[in-house]
Amino acid sequence: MAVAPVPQRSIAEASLFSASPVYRMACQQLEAVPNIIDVDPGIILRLSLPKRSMIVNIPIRMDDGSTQCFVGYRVQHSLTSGASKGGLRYNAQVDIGEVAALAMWMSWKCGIMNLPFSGAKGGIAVDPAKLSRGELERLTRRYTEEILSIIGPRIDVMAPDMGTDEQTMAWIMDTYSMKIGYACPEIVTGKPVELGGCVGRREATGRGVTYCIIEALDELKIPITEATAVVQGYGNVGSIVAQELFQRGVKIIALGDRYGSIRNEKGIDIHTLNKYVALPSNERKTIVGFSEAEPIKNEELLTQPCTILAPCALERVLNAENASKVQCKILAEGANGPTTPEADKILSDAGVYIIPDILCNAGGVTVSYFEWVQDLQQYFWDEEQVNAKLKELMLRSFRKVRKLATEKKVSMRLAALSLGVLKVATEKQKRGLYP
Ligand SMILES: NC(=O)C1=CN([C@@H]2O[C@H](COP(=O)(O)OP(=O)(O)OC[C@H]3O[C@@H](n4cnc5c(N)ncnc54)[C@H](O)[C@@H]3O)[C@@H](O)[C@H]2O)C=CC1
Ligand SMILES: O=C(O)CCC(=O)C(=O)O
Repeated sequence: MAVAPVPQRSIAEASLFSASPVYRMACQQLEAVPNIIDVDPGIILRLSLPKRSMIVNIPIRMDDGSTQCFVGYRVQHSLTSGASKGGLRYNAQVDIGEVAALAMWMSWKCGIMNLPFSGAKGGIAVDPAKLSRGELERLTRRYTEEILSIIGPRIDVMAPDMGTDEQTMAWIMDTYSMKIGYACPEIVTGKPVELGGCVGRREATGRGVTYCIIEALDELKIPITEATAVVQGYGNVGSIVAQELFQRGVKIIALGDRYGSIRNEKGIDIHTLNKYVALPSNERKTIVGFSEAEPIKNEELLTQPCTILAPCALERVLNAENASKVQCKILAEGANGPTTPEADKILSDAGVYIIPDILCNAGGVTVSYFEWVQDLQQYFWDEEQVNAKLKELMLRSFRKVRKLATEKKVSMRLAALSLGVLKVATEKQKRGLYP
């Protein structure tokens, strides 16, 4: 009896990652790169899937005495360029495909910035706002123990991402240090300064985004004090972008977080807003309820007319449904993957100046690199040195990407991806391909 032929599928399609639209989006971006640079198709095939991935079950005792299990992930896209590097995300929706996409983007980001790291990312499917501090500590420590065999200061170094912070990194550092028997600050970055953290790391991603925005404004000949901005997300990245732009005279006209969005066409005073967010009575630390702005619907936020739109929260918030309604001149991607390929095309065709995520938000991992170097050397820099070096590296990479985009007549996204992939591919090639 004749057997029906098995349809040919790419490795990416066949993998468990491909259920995630975020992962498919990362693969779609990678597929466009060979149009711009000459790269061995075998390397592209290899890079379309991570080197290794770990899924762990994390049982913890809850405050009420019950046991709950959470699913955790750590994906190392590559180890070619050095230890793998990338954040740890706590979010109820996180899955293996999303983490794999974020790990792949970390590889390109480290490549563009010329850092001696490969890409990785981690996640736990949990809403951190629903856990007590004690439960979060137990979750973090148990996760660290479960992935112990694949992390290390020369193997894989975590950092904060959505839903995690300096305290999370401190618990990881402590758990790892107890296991090996001595203090090992270089196992994570983005930890408290008192434990070997780097001054300016908390602000680094938002500052890097701001440097990119200023370059774009310069090129478009828009005076900074005539610019308006809308920022989605008011966490580590979004709040600093808003603050840095506000301090330079940009009018912040609308903001949003997971609880809602606010607008004031005359401009929101970020210093006053930050005092409101920090109030002990504002338990969710939300911008919602700020009396000097009016509430607007979340779906209205991204379509406000403005000079600068900075999505600094989730992936795929700009998509085929809303992209044609977006009314900004500059799109500064503080978040990872906020724009779907369909939206990217619509916005590019409309002439929006798009600063792609893997360049725009690379300030965080850059200062993480500074932190790792300082921890290894046990020699610490001051904030002025950190900020000056961050600015120098961000501007150098921005201009390199811009130059390639102009030369090849392609988008900054494709230019940035090409530079990132080229760095990894060249290293793979020089080390020698598979025996
Ligand atoms: N923390 C870092 O150093 C870096 C973060 N990123 C990326 O930036 C983005 C934000 O990360 P962080 O600021 O660190 O996270 P965070 O946890 O500090 O803040 C996230 C913010 O997004 C808001 N948010 C969540 N769901 C939302 C929704 N449905 N609509 C509107 N707002 C929503 C939250 O309320 C919060 O204000 C993520 O894409 C992350 O991967 C990128 C590079 C570095
Ligand atoms: O600081 C780091 O190591 C990684 C930051 C991160 O997760 C990111 O850039 O998406």
